[in-house]
Amino acid sequence: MESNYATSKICSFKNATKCDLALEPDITELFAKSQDPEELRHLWVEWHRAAGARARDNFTQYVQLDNEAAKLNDFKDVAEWWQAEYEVADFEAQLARLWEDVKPLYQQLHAYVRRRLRDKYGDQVVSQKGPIPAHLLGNMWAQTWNNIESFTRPYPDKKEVDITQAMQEQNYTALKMFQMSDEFFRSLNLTAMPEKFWKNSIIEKPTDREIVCHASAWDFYDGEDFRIKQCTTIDYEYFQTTHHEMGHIQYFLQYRHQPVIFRDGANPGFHEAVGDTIALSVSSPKHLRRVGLVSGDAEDEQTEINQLYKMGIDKIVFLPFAYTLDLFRYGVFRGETRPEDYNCHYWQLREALQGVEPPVNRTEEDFDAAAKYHVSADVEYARYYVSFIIQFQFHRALCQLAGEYVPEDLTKKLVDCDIYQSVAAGNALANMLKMGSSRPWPDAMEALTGQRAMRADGLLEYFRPLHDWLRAENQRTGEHIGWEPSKIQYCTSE
Ligand SMILES: CC(=O)N[C@@H](CC(=O)O)C(=O)NC[C@H](CC1(C(=O)N[C@@H](Cc2ccc(O)cc2)C(=O)O)CCCC1)C(=O)O
Ligand SMILES: [Zn+2]
Repeated sequence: MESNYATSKICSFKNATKCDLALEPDITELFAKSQDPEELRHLWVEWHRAAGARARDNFTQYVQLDNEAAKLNDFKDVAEWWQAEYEVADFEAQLARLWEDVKPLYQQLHAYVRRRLRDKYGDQVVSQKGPIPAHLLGNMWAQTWNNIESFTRPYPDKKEVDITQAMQEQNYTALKMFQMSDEFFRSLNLTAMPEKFWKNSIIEKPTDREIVCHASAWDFYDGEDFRIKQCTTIDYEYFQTTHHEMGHIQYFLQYRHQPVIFRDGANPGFHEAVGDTIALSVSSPKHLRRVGLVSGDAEDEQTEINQLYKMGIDKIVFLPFAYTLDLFRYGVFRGETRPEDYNCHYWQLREALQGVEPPVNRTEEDFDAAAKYHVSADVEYARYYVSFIIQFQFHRALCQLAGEYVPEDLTKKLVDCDIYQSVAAGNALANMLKMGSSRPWPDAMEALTGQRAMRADGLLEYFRPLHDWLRAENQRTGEHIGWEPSKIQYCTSE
């Protein structure tokens, strides 16, 4: 399944004889830039056929084999095996409670984006009250909507902040992005990338062979060999990804003295949150001005709403997507979702939680879940849902330690916090990372944040001004909040 995913190619919409389009960078770039619903529909349908439907039989077999492996490890099924990593009895209930906390904010954002897409594409393409067609959101899986920011942001007359353009104008290279990320970590008194990292990593797509381009960070468990493999393109998204992968490497470095059994994240979500937490500082207007990627004056109210919107269509919209991916697979591993129901149950969950619908009718000849890397590559995904919650708890704690955030002080807001060069913040982070998986994760969480649980309060505090603005704006335009059932057929009648 993984090699099928890595080598899948599709034909161009504009030129039916050009059939060598790979996901990275070709389809990804086309999907990010195209504003033609017909071209987007073509790319969506063709990718889901090549990488999704084609993996259905292998996936069905993999479920059987992986459940057998789970039983041999004394688990009931793979769902229980995956959840054991979080060491709490009520993990699924905690995920559900976190979703209840964030859902009102998501529904406001969803309603606003649906209106802006309807303004652009018309109400024959985007309905007033239904789900949003998944192919119009700038990302093959509609997991982050950052690529539609340019024509949906709240205050369009405010200066466009196009980091990608600035990076390309300033002749950024993949190496420069890695060196900047390394320098940020060093500014926090964290560990520099070792010599072998620079020698052994692959940071650009090779021209002489096919590799799995999906970015990855590797610990060779010898205390000195740590590597990243990614097909870097010079754009803002890969600037974020570079920090994400470097976050994994920094965690590897911080716990490299632990016994091997403890060289892991406190839980899988912790490992995913390190790099993204640093990236929250890097993506702040203050930091982007510091490194010269954004010019011009400080924030005013409207610019701040635009900035929070840009962060929200990346971070808030990701949560229901991540939640869906593993709720679907828990049902599959438990046998509640049979192969003949795979696609129907997948889309029922995506419509119910994310409020999106496929661009065309689906049948059980399709298998859209596998068109997402982690499903084809057997990688658990709840780790990212956890990460997108706890990274705001980490960010708030680090910002307070850096003197960058003071509750109730409007001159020290969370959205404009940049912990760059704060040794106090870096030392606290290092102390938590050094634990690895040697302590239960509530101990690690408490060491850094003073809290012993995953809570949405950090995220909700960060986005509160946006939530208030969205409620007022949706009220002003009389937007329907939530979505009515989709008219697209994706469950062939039972
Ligand atoms: C040996 C091994 O497997 N190592 C693990 C790390 C470890 O376990 O030590 C590893 O390298 N996993 C690869 C995976 C890659 C990426 C990913 O898949 N991201 C998710 C979700 C997401 C999206 C936006 C975002 O800002 C953060 C996350 C997606 O793209 O859907 C691609 C882009 C970013 C991270 C990763 O780094 O997590
Ligand atoms: Zn990761």
